[in-house]
Amino acid sequence: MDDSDRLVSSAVRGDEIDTTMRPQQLDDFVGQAQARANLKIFIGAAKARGEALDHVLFVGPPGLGKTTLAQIMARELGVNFRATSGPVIAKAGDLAALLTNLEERDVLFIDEIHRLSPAVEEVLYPAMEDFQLDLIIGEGPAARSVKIDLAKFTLVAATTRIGLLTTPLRDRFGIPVRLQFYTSEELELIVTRGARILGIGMSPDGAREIARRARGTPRIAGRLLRRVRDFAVVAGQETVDAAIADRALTQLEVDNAGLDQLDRRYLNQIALKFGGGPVGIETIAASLSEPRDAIEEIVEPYLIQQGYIQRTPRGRVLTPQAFAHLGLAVPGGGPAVQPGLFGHDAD
Ligand SMILES: Nc1ncnc2c1ncn2[C@@H]1O[C@H](COP(=O)(O)OP(=O)(O)OP(=O)(O)O)[C@@H](O)[C@H]1O
Ligand SMILES: [Mg+2]
Repeated sequence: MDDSDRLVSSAVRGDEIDTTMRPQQLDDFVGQAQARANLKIFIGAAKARGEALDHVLFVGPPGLGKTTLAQIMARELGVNFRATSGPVIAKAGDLAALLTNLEERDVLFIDEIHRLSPAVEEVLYPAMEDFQLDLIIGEGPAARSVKIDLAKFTLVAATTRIGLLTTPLRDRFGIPVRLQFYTSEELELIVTRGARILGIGMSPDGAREIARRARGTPRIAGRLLRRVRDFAVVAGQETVDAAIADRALTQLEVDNAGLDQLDRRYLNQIALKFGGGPVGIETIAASLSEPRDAIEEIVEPYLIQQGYIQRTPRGRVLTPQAFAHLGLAVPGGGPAVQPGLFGHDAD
């Protein structure tokens, strides 16, 4: 799936990597109250002791603020921020070079850490645990292992897929933080603040309408805000209100519940082709011609959180709420899912 074509996709779009809306301090960061409160304590304690903060792992769907929080942490700790990502670190030597360049207490941010190669992970373990590099110098019988001491740094990692992390890697993070979808109220604050930063006139009901349809995700809220602004400009309207927001979002095929075309295609497939499920993820992916990963990472988390689908051991099942949203009758007339019938499966 070319995620960048999707209006409510939460992947970064080249033309929209926008740092202007990014909060700079923990206190400017809206939402994630529990994560923020905990981080504040851990950061304060690490600073008071003059030690590196324990390693932090951010887990959650795209666009919820993992990168933003990592940057904020480095700033609050008063240390350097070095960023890389799993797929970029091709060889163990690449990681070794990054690690040896860190200063005491620096933050090294590794995005998409679930995509590190096993050889690179091997280098990371002793680095995280003992702040040491184990390098093999030379080849064959002359090879010997050398240990190099590293600065005591903080690894801040982010992943959309905790289930793909190996257990030894996961266990080495002292501070796991799971990010949640944002409430409409929180997104309303983000939209209002964003409008102010971008110099857009915004009525409270306009902000509410955009927030309500932003799929619980700040990055989508920011993107919708810009598109709605374009509509307001063309309509010659100085202030965005609910009416123009609604018109713009409907035109952009973001429906009344904030679901986009792909969300609706996904729900429609399960409803019409598979009788509401249960149906396996591979089958759904094949029938939508979309990669399974993208469906699991981007489409499903929000639909699950909103109660449109359930994951069961036998596959995905549509809820009555989903049928209602699609304007379809529940097959057999009864509830599509009986509460408590299915256990939850893992990530
Ligand atoms: N709490 C927040 N308040 C205001 N804006 C936010 C907040 N969280 C995120 N944003 C904005 O949303 C956008 C996406 O945030 P960020 O890049 O940190 O997400 P992410 O979780 O790292 O996503 P990905 O997993 O795709 O890398 C940024 O432009 C950021 O400014
Ligand atoms: Mg990110």
